[in-house]
Amino acid sequence: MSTLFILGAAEVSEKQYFLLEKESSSLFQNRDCFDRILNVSSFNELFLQLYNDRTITLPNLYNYERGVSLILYDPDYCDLLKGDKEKNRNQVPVRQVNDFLNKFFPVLNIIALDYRDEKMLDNFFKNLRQEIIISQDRILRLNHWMYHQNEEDIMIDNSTNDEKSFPGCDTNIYSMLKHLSNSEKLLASTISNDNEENLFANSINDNITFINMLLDPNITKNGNFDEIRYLDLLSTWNFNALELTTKELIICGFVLIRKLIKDTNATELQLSDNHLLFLLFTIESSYHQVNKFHNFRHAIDVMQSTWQLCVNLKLTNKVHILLLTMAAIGHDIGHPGTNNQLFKKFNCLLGIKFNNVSVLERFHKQVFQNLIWNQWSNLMKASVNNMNLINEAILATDMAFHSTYVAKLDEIICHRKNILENPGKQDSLKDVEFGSLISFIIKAADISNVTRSLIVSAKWAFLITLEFKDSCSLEKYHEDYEISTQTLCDDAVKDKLEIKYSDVNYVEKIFNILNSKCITTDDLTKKYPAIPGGQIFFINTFAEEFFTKLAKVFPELQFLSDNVQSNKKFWLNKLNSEN
Ligand SMILES: Nc1ncnc2c1ncn2[C@@H]1O[C@@H]2COP(=O)(O)O[C@H]2[C@H]1O
Repeated sequence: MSTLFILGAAEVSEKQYFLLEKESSSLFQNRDCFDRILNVSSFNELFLQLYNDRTITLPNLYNYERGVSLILYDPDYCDLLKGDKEKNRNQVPVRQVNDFLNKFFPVLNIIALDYRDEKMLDNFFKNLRQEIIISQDRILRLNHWMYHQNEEDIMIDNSTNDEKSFPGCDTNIYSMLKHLSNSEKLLASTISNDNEENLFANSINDNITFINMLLDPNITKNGNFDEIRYLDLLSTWNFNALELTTKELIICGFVLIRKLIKDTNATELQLSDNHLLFLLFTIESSYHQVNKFHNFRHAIDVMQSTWQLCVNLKLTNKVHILLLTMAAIGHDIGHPGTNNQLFKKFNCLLGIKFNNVSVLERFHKQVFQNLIWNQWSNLMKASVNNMNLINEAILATDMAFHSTYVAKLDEIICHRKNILENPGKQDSLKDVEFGSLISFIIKAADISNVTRSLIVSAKWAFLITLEFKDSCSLEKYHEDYEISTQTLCDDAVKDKLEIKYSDVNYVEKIFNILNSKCITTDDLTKKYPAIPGGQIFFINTFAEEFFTKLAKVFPELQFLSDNVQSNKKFWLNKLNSEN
C-alpha cells in the first residue's frame, strides 16, 4: 500500500491539496498511485502514524514495504516538529527529514519532498509506477534489495581492501546498499554529534511515549502490560514467537532487556524505558516484515533462546548475558531472506564490498553496531570488549563455518576424555574457551527452531521452506532473463515489469495457517510435502551432530538434543509414510 502524507498546518495543506487539483501537476496525474491520503499536523504525528502502522497485526498491509509512500510538506512554514502555527521556527530541510527516515525507518519505502519542488516531484513520479510493481513482487523486490546500486556507488579499491562507504542509492525502494550507506552516515552523525540529527531523535524521544503505542486492551492489565506474564512466557522452552503480535514481540524485547540491564547493576548501562523502546522500534523497522522467516519474529525467537541457554548454562557474568541477548536481537538485521551464495553468484557490489565472505553476517554486524553506537553508546563505551563480543557472536551465525564449531566441540570432548583416562596428564587440547562459548550459544539459538515443540518447529520449517523457494525463484529469474544485477529500473526492462510473484494474498494465506489454532503438523505436511525432507536433510547435515556434541560438552543442554531426536522421528515417519 502507498500512502500520501500531507504534512503541515491546514493552510499549508490547502496549498498542497491545490496540487492535487491542478491537472497539470505530476501529483494530480499520479494521485491514483496512492491507496490513502493522510493529513498530519507535525512530524511527531507522522512518526506516530508510521510506528503504529508498523505494529498492526500481521498480515500488515501498511508496513511501508509494499508500495512507495510520499511525505509532502513546506519546509519554510511552521514548527513541524510539534505543529505550532508560528512561522519560521524549527524549519526542517528535506534532506534532514529523509536522512532521519533512512536511519530510523530503514526498510520503509518512504521519502519526503518539498511540495513546491516540481522538478523533484516529477522525478519521483517518473519511476513510481515501476517501483510500486517491484515492491509488490516477491522476486523483483528481492532482486532490488540485494543488487540495486546506482552509478555513483564508489567501487571498491580491491587492492587495499579499503572498504569505502557508499552514497545513498537513487531509489525510493529499500536496498541493502542504501541501508548500509545510511547506517554509516548514522555512525558519522553520532561521532560528529550532529545536532541536526539529534534534533529529530531528541524530539522523538521527548515527544513520543512509545509505551502508549503498545498498550492494546487485549494485552494489558489495569492499563499496563503484564510484565510477569511476558517474563513467564520468555522463561520456558515452549516460547512460541509465531503466536505473538508485533507489539507483543517488542514487549518481549523490552521486558527482557530491561531485566538484563537491571541484573548488571551497572549504572553506566542504564537506559530510560522510552529510550529502550525507541531502540526496539528502530530495530523492528530494520527487519523486513514481508520476510517469511528472517524477520523481527525470528530475532525475538533467537533472543529468547539465547537468554534461556545462558540461564541453563548458569552463566554468571550479567553483562555478557545482556550483550549476547542484544547480539541475538540484532543478528539478522536487514536480512533479505536469501543466502550468501546469491551475493557471490551474481557478483554484486555488496558481495564485493565484503570480499564475498560472510556477506550477510558482516552486513548485519556493521548495521547493528552503528545503530547501537547511535542509540545506546554507553553500551559500547563501557568497554571495547562489549562491541567485540556482539560482533563475534553475529559473525558466528554464518553456517559456512558450522563445521569449525563442530570441530571445536570434538576437540573439547576429546580433551575431557583424555583427562578422564589419563588423570594429571596434560594434552595440547583445550576446554571451552569464552569465545567458543559465545559462539556455541548463539549458533544453537539461531537454529533452535528445530529443538522447539513439534508443531512450533513445523511452523518455522514451513516458513523457511517458503523462503528457500523464493531464493530458488530469484536464481531462476536471473538465469531465465539474464537480468543485470544492477537494477530492474533500467530502461531496457522497465516496460517489461509485471507482477508475477505477488505476495499480498500469499502473506494472508501464510498467516491464516500460522494463526489457526486447529492446524496440525499433519495438515502442514499435507499442504507442503517438501517440509519433512527438508527437515531431515537439515537435521542430518547440521542440527543432530551439533546438538548431540553440544550436549556432551554441556549436559545441561541435553534437552535440545532430545527434542531434535524426537522431531526427527516424526519427520522420518512422515517421509516413510509418503514413500
Ligand atoms: N528448520 C530449518 N530447516 C532448514 N534450514 C534451517 C532451519 N532452521 C535454520 N535453517 C538454516 O540454518 C541457517 C542459520 O543461519 P541463517 O539464519 O542465515 O539461515 C538458516 C537456514 O538456512
